[in-house]
Amino acid sequence: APSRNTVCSKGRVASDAACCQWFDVLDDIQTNLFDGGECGEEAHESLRLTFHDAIGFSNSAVREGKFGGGGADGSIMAFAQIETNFHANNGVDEIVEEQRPFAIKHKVSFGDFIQFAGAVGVSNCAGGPRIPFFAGRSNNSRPAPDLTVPEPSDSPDTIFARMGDAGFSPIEVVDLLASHTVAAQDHVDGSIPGTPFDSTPSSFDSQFFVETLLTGTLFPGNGSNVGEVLSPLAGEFRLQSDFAIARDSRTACEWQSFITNHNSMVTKFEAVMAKMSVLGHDVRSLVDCSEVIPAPSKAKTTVAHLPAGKSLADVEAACAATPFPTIAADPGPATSVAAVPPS
Ligand code: HEM
Ligand SMILES: [Ca+2]
Ligand SMILES: [Mn+2]
Repeated sequence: APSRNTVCSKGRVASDAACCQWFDVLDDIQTNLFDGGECGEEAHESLRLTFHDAIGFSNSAVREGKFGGGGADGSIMAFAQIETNFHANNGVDEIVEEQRPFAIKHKVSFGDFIQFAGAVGVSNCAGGPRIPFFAGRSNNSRPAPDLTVPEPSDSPDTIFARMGDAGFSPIEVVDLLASHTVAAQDHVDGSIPGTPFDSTPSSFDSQFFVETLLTGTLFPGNGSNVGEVLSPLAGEFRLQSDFAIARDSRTACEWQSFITNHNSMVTKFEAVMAKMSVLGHDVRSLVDCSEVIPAPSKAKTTVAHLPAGKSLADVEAACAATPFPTIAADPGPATSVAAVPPS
């Protein structure tokens, strides 16, 4: 096919003229939404929002001729007054309202903007993925029904059933949960906002998969909340769903495999995010503008470790097929995990 390469602003080259405007959106959000290209609170919330918009989709509803949500259609922004009141969407109203003016200013659809911002945000995380980006979603949507977004208090059976109805296998759920390596909670325990799920919330590394397998010893905040279980480190938060999926016989080996294979974790996350980002769309009706997504910086290290003060005896290995890998502990006394600062 003939090349349709087009030169856009600042000499950047796009595969299709329709992609040029996304370079300008990129410049704007890196400066004005992500605080100059950080993997901080807004990047984390933007990544979370890609999921909460897209997962409003149901294959069983499609088969029955009912409306089960339009997938990655921007409905969570268009109908924020409805969807952000769903219990599982607690807290997403903030990032929805922060993002909305950018989408309006650049005259792009809410569905496109949400997936773009999530892909750009996570590209700011060291060792992160470069998620493909497709543009051209319509700005017409209908509110998703409630109960499409999994809750941390849901069992693996319930989560796998819901995710299965949206087209994802249990293995793909694990792949998607690599997102929780750059993540913190604000609302499960509202008394400790910014409490991360691993010790390296700005780094897209395997620490989340290591640390979720350590024996839980403490609650970082005001005690047990719905959807919370004991965490292994002061200042770290553990979701019940992450705990259970890490140990479930259907998913434990995929979980453990990422501890020694950063490349596989990233590659599988890119693939499953590409799939999730176009839920509800025929990808042939969209334009591939993936070249606009920045290449993330390399990880400082791709060798997973145990936090200082822990040993292999603290690991609750759960993959029957493969022994837990021998990884070293950081030297020194036990430390606590710092919160992700608000911005
Ligand atoms: C499969 C079941 C999942 C459950 C039960 C779940 C649950 C949660 C909960 C309860 C929080 C904390 C929210 C808060 O209190 O502020 C959270 C944060 C987060 N989730 Fe998930 N999640 C799931 C899957 C996903 C997926 C598929 C993605 C993205 C692709 C994702 C990305 C994130 C991110 C990035 C954050 C951190 C937000 C921040 O730091 O501000 N999660 N998740
Ligand atoms: Ca991490
Ligand atoms: Mn947050």
